[in-house]
Amino acid sequence: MENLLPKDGVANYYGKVIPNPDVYFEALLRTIDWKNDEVVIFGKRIVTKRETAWYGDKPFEYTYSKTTKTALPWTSELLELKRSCEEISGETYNSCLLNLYHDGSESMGWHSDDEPEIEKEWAIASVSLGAERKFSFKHKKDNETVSLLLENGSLLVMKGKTQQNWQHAIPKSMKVMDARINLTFRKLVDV
Ligand SMILES: O=C(O)CCC(=O)C(=O)O
Ligand SMILES: [Fe+2]
Repeated sequence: MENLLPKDGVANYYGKVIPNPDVYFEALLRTIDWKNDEVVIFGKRIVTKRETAWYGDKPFEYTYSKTTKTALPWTSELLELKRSCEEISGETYNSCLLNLYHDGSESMGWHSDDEPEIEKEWAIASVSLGAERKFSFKHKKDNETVSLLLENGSLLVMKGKTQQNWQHAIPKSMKVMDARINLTFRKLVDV
């Protein structure tokens, strides 16, 4: 499997490997407990249009952008998708953060998934459903960027030192009119 990153981390793009992505998209839209995300920007708490949800093996608490979420129990679709990701990537996961972008005006700013609750250097499996969106990596030291298109039903796996050395983002795109669901399966430290 080819590494998309030229240095300091590993990102493997498996392409469209999730069967029936449109069926999963519709099911997740209906069954997930979507909530508008709250983020703190320049000290101000704002409610995003983007919706999120947090699921896991246990009621794991996960804090990011100064808000704490408690994981809900898996749904059947999430467990199926988790198993597919584990099989394809050869790794295991115990939690999943979901994001729903209604159209290209909704985005995700530069960040690393390096919160202390996440098991360091463990793989993160990112499944994309619905509209195709550009995904970019930016190196923390020299700003080198690497971009790819995340297709409907695709899997991207980030591991190794990726979160320590690179940030990633979903930029806005006014051309995108359709919704996209992203699932990132993670391994939280289990104490
Ligand atoms: O929507 C995506 O592909 C990225 C989501 C992401 O980076 C995250 O949830 O941490
Ligand atoms: Fe992320």
